[in-house]
Amino acid sequence: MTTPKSKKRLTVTDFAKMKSNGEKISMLTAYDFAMAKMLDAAGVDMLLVGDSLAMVVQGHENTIPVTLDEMIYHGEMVARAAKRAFVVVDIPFPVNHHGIHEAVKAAGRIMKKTGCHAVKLEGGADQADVIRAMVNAGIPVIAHVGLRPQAVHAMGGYKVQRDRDELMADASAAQEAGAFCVLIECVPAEIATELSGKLRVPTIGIGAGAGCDGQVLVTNDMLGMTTGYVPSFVKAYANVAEQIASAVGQWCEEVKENTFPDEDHSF
Ligand SMILES: Nc1nc(=O)c2c([nH]1)NC[C@@H]1CN(c3ccc(C(=O)N[C@@H](CCC(=O)O)C(=O)O)cc3)CN21
Ligand SMILES: CC(C)C(=O)C(=O)O
Ligand SMILES: [Mg+2]
Repeated sequence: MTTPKSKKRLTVTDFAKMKSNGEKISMLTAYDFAMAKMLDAAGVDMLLVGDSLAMVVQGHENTIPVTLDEMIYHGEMVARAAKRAFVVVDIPFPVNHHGIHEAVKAAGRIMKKTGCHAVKLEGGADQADVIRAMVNAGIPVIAHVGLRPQAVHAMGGYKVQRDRDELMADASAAQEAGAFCVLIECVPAEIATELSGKLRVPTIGIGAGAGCDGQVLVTNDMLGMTTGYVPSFVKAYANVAEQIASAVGQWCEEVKENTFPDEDHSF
């Protein structure tokens, strides 16, 4: 168990230092105040208000339906809870493709309304101009390369991405455009390790092996509380769904038997 060394807010500078010191970065998704409070207190370095909330929270089939206003609504709750963690909000489909002007406007609205510390967008070389414009506006950006869930229909499903040259081109273009961090999704460990070695900025992997500078998972997956399909790269550190079923089952029984509430829980 590691506990946070300091309660001070982490910044982009800390993540650069962590890369040069070889200290791995921990990132988990958070979608609401209560969970964000617990993750922050447990010492998670970065909280991601991921557009995966479309699937995990809203029950959609993929991440395409979630809107900018909904991302802002969840971002507000998470940023309000985080004291130490650096908070990142995903730009939802297809807002970063609305042209540079609209994309920067949307990122600015996210920063202004939520109080988060950075935005993340899916894309690499194709998004270099958008990343550069956001960075020029003082908005820290994480570029998300490899498997891009917002392009699920174009990619023919959630598949491991193995085009080494394309991955390298995307990651370096994002870095040169000013991204302070590159997230790598569903890439063979060997390629992700090579990318992490070549980039100056830290990489954060999901389904990308142990050679990245940090790791991210969907919190509901690693806690064992995702009701649908869970990707094979996820390790379950708890079985919260089972604990909820058992606790709620017991409560229902006690209500039916009229043994809850007892005297201790009545006025
Ligand atoms: N609950 C949840 N967890 C996630 O990690 C996640 C989401 N939702 N929603 C948005 C994206 C979609 N993600 C996914 C979804 C499925 C696979 C998947 O099925 N991968 C296969 C590999 C397929 C292949 O061999 O090419 C696997 O076996 O895990 C991967 C990433 C990651 N993200
Ligand atoms: C899976 C992570 C990287 C993400 O982008 C999300 O949660 O939306
Ligand atoms: Mg996302």
